[in-house]
Amino acid sequence: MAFAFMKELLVEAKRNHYAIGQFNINGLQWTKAILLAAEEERSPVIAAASERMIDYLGGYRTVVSFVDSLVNELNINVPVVLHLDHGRSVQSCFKAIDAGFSSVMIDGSHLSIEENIAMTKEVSDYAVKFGVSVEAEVGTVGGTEDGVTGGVSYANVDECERLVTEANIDALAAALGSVHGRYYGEPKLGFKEMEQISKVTDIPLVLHGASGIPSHDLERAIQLGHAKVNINTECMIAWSDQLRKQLIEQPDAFEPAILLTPAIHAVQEAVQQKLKEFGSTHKAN
Ligand SMILES: O=C(O)C[C@@H](O)[C@H](O)C(=O)COP(=O)(O)O
Ligand SMILES: [Zn+2]
Repeated sequence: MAFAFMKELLVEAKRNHYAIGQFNINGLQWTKAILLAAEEERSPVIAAASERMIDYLGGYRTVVSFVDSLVNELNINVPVVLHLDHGRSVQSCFKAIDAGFSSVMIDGSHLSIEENIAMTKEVSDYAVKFGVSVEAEVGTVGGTEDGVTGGVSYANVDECERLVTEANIDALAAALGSVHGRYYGEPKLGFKEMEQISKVTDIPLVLHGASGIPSHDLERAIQLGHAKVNINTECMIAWSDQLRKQLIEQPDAFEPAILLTPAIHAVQEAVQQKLKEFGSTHKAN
């Protein structure tokens, strides 16, 4: 098994002003769509399992096995990172690392900065022994997470600096106005704060809640230091719209492969479109 190291990919992306896409895994066929899209675009890719989805997906080791098998069976030659998204505890990150994930996010953004740093440091001290990359978060991305809906709270510059220097992380998710799920109205990203945080921390930034952000804002965020951009909602909308269409157009169909294949193709198309937007196409060579 050889999942790629996220840190190296992000540093290279930041230096050359493009971003690596993180796409969330919602099943085996979904993973196939992500991998085929990346291979088609010759782009590095981050396949991510959110901790909230781990049981649904069959557990950490199951995720590692099926992503690894698909990479081999489909002859995927572009770099593929397997990432734990929104890890909720130190123990979950350890489990992901032990199972073979090559990158983890420890999300202590709801805690005090002291608690967030302590928790993140525990994860990075362990991760470094295995060459696993670590992402951490400051501030609050708006929207719904684990059934809890909350508003946006901007990342504080000093807290970002402290988390980076004291917890030795590889990528920083600094919440600056983005929202998980659908946007109702125009996204208002804090570009001034983004520039400041990028300068002060000097590490690759991660944009959560990137579905629905217009291309020109995404482009600006990438130019200001975002080297990882997370997409889940746009793929889920592409999938569910296509599935609804199939159910209406083929009322007598009942075979999963017949009903689901067009929906999975829609996910692949959505991922390819995003990789183009992020500028990572042909960056795997
Ligand atoms: O849905 C999840 O569990 C993962 C997302 O939170 C992911 O990290 C993300 O930021 C995707 O954003 P979205 O596509 O704009 O909802
Ligand atoms: Zn997120």
